[in-house]
Amino acid sequence: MTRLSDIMETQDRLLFSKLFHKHRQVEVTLNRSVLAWKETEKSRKRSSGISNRAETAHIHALQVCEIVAVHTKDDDQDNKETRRSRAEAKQTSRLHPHAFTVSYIRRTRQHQWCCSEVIFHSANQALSEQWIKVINEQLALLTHRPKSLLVYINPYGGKRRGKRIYEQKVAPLFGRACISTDVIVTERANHARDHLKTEANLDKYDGVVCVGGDGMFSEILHGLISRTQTDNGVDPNQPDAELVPCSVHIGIIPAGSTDCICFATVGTNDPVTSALHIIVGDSQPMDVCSVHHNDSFLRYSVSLLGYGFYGDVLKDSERKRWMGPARYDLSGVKTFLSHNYYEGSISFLPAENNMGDPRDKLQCRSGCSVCQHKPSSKDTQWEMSEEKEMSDKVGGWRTIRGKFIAINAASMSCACPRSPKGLSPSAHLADGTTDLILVRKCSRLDFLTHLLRHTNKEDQFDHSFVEVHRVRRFNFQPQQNEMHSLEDLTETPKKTGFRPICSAQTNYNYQDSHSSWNCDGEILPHAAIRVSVQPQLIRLFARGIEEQQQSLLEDPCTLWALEPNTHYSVD
Ligand SMILES: CCCCCCCCCCCCC/C=C/[C@@H](O)[C@H](COP(=O)(O)O)NC(C)=O
Ligand SMILES: Nc1ncnc2c1ncn2[C@@H]1O[C@H](COP(=O)(O)OP(=O)(O)O)[C@@H](O)[C@H]1O
Ligand SMILES: [Ca+2]
Repeated sequence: MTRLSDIMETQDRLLFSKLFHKHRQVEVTLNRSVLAWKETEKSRKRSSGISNRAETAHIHALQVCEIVAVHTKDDDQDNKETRRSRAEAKQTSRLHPHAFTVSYIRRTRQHQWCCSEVIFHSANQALSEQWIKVINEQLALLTHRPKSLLVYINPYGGKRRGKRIYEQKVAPLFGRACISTDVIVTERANHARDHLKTEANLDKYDGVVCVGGDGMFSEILHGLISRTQTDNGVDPNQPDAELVPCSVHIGIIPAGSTDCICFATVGTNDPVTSALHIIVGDSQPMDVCSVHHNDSFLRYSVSLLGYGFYGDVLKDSERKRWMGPARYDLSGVKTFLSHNYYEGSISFLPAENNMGDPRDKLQCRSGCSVCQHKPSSKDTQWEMSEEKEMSDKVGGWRTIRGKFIAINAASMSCACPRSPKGLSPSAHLADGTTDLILVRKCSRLDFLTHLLRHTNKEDQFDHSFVEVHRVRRFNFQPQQNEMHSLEDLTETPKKTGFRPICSAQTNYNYQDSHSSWNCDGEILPHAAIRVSVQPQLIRLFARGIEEQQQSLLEDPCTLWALEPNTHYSVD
C-alpha cells in the first residue's frame, strides 16, 4: 500500500515539474505506475483570494497503464476550457504556449469506459517534449499492448451499423493509440472465417478484431482455432485431441443483436469501452467447447449450446433476419407458445467438487480466483490417464433420460442486455467447465416463470423441473436415432402446442421430434452431439467484469483531499 501523498513526493519519481493545467499552476509527478498532479500552494492562494482561507490541496492521479496516449496538444482541444473561460485560456496559451495532452481511460457508469483528456501547458518547449518522451517511454514498456490489428467488419450484423460504429467510434481511438490496422469489410457469410483459415498472414498482427455479433465472433473463433490446429498438425476431428491454444488475441466491438460474448466478458455492450480494452491489451482467457458428431468435428462454442427452446428460437429467427434484433422477441414468443418438448438422453462427466457449483452464487469477476488455475499440459495428461479414477471420485459419467423443453450448456454466464445475470449467473469464463441446464417438460406457466426469472433477481434454477450440473463433457442422443430410415419410425411428433400436427399420426416427422442446437447463435445440423470443454483455448482483449467498487486510484476523475491517514493501493 502506498500513501497517495507519497506519490507526489519521491516514490520512484521519473519526472517532476511545475506545469499549468486549466490556468492553474500544478505540480506534476510521474513514476512507473502513476501520473499525479496537484495545484501548487501559490496558485491555491491566488485563486482563493484570501491567503488564510486557502483550499485543501487535491491530488488527481491516473494509472500509467490506463493512459491511452500522449500527444502535443491539437489546437482545437481546449474548446471546453475556452467556453468556460476564454480570457484565461488565451492567457495560459500566450504565457505557456507549449502543451501536451494525455488521453486516459475514465470509468463512467455500469462498466462503461470513455477516453478523457487532460492538457498540461508549459512555457518551455523542451520541457513539454520531455514529458511526452518520458510518458511514451513508459507506455512502450507495456509490451502486451497491441501494435497491429486485423479488423473484420460484418456490415449486416445487428442494426447494420457495424461499419459506421467502427469508423466513427473505434478507428479514431486506434489512431490515437498509434495502432495500425488492416480492415476487411466482409462480403459474404464465412468470408472472415475462410480468410483467417487460409489467407491471413497472422504473424503480422497482435490481434484480430471482430465488429459484429455473436455469429460473427463465431466465424473469427473458427477461423483462428482451425488455423492454429492446422499449423500445429492437430486433427480437430478427434474428439479427444488436445487442441493448441491460439496465440493471437480476439477483440470484440459489439455490433450485433445479442452480443452476449462481449457483455459477459466486459459487462457492457459499448464499442468505445471494447476499443479501450483492446488498446490497453487486456487479456481474458476463455474456455471453448468442441462439438463433435460421431468422429467428425462440427463446431466450437464459447457461450450457449442450446437444444429445444433456444435452438427453436434461433431457427425461427433466421427467417426474420430482416427485422434486426427484434426478430428474437417475435421468435421467442412464437416458440414459447408452441411449447415443444424433445425426448433424449444426456450423459455427462461432472466437474470435480472443488470447481464450485452453478448455484453457489459466486460470480466470475475480473481476476476470478476459480479461473486462475489453468491446468498445465501435465495436469491434463494426469487428468486423461487418471480420468477413470477422477470420475469415480465425483461419481463418474451420469446419464439422464427424459422429455426436455430446453437443454442449455452455458460455458460462461451468457449475460446480455435481455438477461443481465445470464443463463447461468455463476458460470466461469475460464474454469474448464460448462453449466448444463436441463429444463424438463412442464406447464407453459411454469416455463414462463422460469424464463422471467432470467430477467429478475429470483433463482431460475429453483424449480422442480430444472436441474443444473457443472460438467467437463457431455453427450446428447435424441430419442429417435437419426440413422434410422424415416419409414422405420412411427413415433408421433412431440407437440403439446397450438400448432396443428401436420403429419399423419403414423408418419414420423424428424423435424418435429428433433430440435436443433443453437451454437453461439449458429444452427447446428445434428441433434446427436459430443461436447468437450477445452480449457482456456482462446484469449480475448477483455478482463472479465470488474467489481463495481474500484480502488480510488483507478478512478482519476475523483478528487482526493490530502488525507494523511488514507492509503491507496497503486499496484
Ligand atoms: C418472456 C421473457 C423471456 C425472457 C428470456 C430471457 C432469457 C434470455 C437469455 C438469452 C441468452 C442468450 C445467449 C446468447 C445467444 C446468442 O449467441 C444468440 C446469437 O446472438 P447474435 O444474434 O449473433 O448477436 N442469440 C440468441 C437469442 O440465440
Ligand atoms: N458480409 C456478410 N453478408 C452476409 N452475412 C454475413 C456477412 N458477414 C458475416 N455474415 C454472417 O452474418 C451472421 C450474423 O452476424 P452477426 O454479426 O452475429 O449479427 P447478429 O448478431 O445480428 O446475428 C453471421 O452468421 C455471419 O457469418
Ligand atoms: Ca467455463
